[in-house]
Amino acid sequence: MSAREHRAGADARQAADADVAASPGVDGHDAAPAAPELSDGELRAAEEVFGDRLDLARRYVEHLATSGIERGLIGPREVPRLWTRHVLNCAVVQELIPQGARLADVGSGAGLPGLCLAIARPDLDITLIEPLERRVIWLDEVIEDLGLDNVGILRSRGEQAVGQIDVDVVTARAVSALVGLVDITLPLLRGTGQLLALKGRTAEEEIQKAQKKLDRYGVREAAILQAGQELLEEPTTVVRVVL
Ligand SMILES: C[S@@+](CC[C@H](N)C(=O)[O-])C[C@H]1O[C@@H](n2cnc3c(N)ncnc32)[C@H](O)[C@@H]1O
Repeated sequence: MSAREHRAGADARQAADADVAASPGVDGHDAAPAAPELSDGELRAAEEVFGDRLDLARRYVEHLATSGIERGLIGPREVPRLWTRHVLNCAVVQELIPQGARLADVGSGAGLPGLCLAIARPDLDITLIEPLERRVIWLDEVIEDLGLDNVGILRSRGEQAVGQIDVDVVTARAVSALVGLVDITLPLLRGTGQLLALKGRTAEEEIQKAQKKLDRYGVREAAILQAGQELLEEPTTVVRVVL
């Protein structure tokens, strides 16, 4: 089934948004800050990664900095570092993904990394897997506004999405430590493909803690890679797990 077929419908937008009232910045007192300007270094990296789709990336960052904050998908303090720490940090992972791959981004939240990859790589067929309704509604609105036709949404936990999608690559950022993440993500690959887990300094330790489980899944490779080395002051650390 293609990503498009998983698009959350207009119904989702009208659905009750139970937890939004508890979100930071939605009580009417915190005005959403304006979208941050790109520094020279960020602009160079963004031009390289997004090419002629840079305007889409800018529009996505505007959504993050406005409705994304108003509706509690991202904290207001993240605004000055939306490009470097979030959007570029995620988008550079595109260099590790084969042409034309079918990809699921598990625990997409505000579309990190899934929407960044959908903007950077129109050749990919992407499904954002996210269980929380208010996040799904926001993601759907952003996809609609940007006119992206290579990405859809599946409202589900990763574990419950097995059998509903057929993918070559699974991505995840800030969803769970690797030892838990493998159970949420590897079954989606149905025996072949790769998990790209965006991680920080704990990558090595997380692999060690997950090693027995990785062996049980018959993992062929678990390696730490750096993405965006040529573009970012701080490249993105990725744990690649190959089945
Ligand atoms: C801390 S947020 C990270 C969001 C985004 N990936 C990022 O880097 O900003 C974790 C997200 O994972 C989702 N999540 C948690 N457990 C999940 C599961 N088992 N399957 C899919 N998504 C899950 C949550 O709803 C939330 O949106």
